[in-house]
Amino acid sequence: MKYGIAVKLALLLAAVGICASAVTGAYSYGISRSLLVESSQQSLVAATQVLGRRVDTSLEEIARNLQVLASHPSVRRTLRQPDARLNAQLAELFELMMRANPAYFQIRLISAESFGLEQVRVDRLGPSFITVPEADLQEKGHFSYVSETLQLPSDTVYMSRITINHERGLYTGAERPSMQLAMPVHDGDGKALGVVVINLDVDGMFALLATDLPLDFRLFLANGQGDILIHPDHSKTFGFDRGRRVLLQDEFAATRKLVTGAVNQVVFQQPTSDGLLQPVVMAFVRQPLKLRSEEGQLYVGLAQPLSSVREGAQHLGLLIMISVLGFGLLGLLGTLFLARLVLRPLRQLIAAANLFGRGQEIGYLPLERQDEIGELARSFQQMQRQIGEQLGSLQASQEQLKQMAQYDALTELPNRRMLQDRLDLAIARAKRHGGCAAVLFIDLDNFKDINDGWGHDAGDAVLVAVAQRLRLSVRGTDTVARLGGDEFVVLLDGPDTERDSALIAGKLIDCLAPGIPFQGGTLRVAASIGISMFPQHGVTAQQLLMAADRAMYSVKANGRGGFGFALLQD
Ligand SMILES: Nc1nc2c(ncn2[C@@H]2O[C@H](COP(=O)(O)OP(=O)(O)OP(=O)(O)O)[C@@H](O)[C@H]2O)c(=O)[nH]1
Repeated sequence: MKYGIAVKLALLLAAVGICASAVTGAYSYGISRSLLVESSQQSLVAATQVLGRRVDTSLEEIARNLQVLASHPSVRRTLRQPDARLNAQLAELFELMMRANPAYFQIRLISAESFGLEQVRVDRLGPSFITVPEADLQEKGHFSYVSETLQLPSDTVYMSRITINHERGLYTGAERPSMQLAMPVHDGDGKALGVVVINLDVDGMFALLATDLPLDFRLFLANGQGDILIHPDHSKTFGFDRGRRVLLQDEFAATRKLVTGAVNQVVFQQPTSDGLLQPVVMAFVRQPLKLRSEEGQLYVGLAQPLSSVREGAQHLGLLIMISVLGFGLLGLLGTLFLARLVLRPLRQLIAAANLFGRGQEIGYLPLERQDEIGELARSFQQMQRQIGEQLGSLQASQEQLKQMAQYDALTELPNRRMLQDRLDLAIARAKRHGGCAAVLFIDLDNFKDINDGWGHDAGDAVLVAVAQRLRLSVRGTDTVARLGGDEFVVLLDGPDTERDSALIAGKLIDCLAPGIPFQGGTLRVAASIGISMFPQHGVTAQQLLMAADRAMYSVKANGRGGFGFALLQD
């Protein structure tokens, strides 16, 4: 029994349990994974919305800074009457403001006179700032951020489109994505004296806005027409500047309904393509701008690698797998223990059956149980009882058969076969010890007459009585046997002389003399006895019986009712 039922049952139950928990685990993993992905997508949308609002807020903050500068008394004064000292003060103010706002490329005060001549201009130059000398100041009246701003009412902000800045003479920001925000400066009569302009580093501003986002997030920006302005792949940005527009709705088909105005936000998964190094989840929102601007609105987008979105799900999957395996192992041990417990009475039954098979005491059986095991134990006990009874009757039959094989049924004396054995034994003993043995062959005289005269029952009664008398007349160590019919043999164990045998023969003849009572009458019987002795009349059972038989016939021939010895020549 290599693997018992307990192990097989435990393995089966554990396999079923593990399969069930694996299916449950896989199902819950699938659901949790899609929930996690969905929740990550919602979070990404929320982060994109926050970023969009930050853009708008940042632009409003720039507008407030412009308002501060445009309403500064020195600005109005120096525009009316250019003053080098005031210009220097304003340059300091511009520099201070640029220090506080790292995304400002430059701040300028431009006069409405002299074709929009720059009056004060501070440029960022690496980590420091430069106040552009008077000789390098330029006329900017032909730029729309000057001409259009001069037309605006007080405290109104002009916001240019986001473009690549091709202006000449810039210390920083040349050929970089930028936009200009400007505000007119009016005198007391409402006449426009000039404009204050902030040149904004668009990439820098978005980099600042996105500083607290995770490192693997990627930022996207498109203008109101969908032209891509910020993209990890720079070849896709400002396509219109190179004469070939690259539109958001063409790059990411899912954003079409956003650009057409059907929805305000979209979230979708994007496979590796279009400058993206790995599959991502992308969210785009439409961000209307509060400031009056040529753009009107912007499209802000964020991309998060799908792998980081799924990271949580993978962790969850690993946890589920470990749980399934761990609990499966525990389940296996538990079921193994339970199976052994359940099968213990079965093993007791097996042990009992083995003991029974070896003929030993079977010991305890779980007879008191009310379940199938108890039923089996009771059946086993009943079977054991029946087998015991059958064995008993078999033994009795065997005994009976043995009796029939060795004894005469009528007189219960040993039969011819048993006599043969006893005679062989007596001869062997006599040979070994140098002793003697005598065979007395007895045949009743005229027995036929009793049968004929009194009936067969009377004959039987005579045979039984003769047997009894013969037995009582010899020693317990001697054998009295019936050969059949009215023939008996008495085997005398170790008479020393023929005289002893003759004495016993006479005793036997005498014991038959008294009448045998039968049905109110008396039956009389006599016998003739032939005697042979070992070793003088024969050395085998056959020889001794034949010699005694012949001696008995001699007696019969000589008138019956006596005994005679076998002849030595025999
Ligand atoms: N009742 C009875 N009779 C038996 C049994 N066996 C044999 N007999 C009878 O015993 C008689 C034996 O007769 P025999 O030995 O031939 O002759 P006998 O009448 O004894 O005469 P002798 O031997 O010459 O003295 C026969 O009639 C048998 O039928 C038995 O078991 N019961």
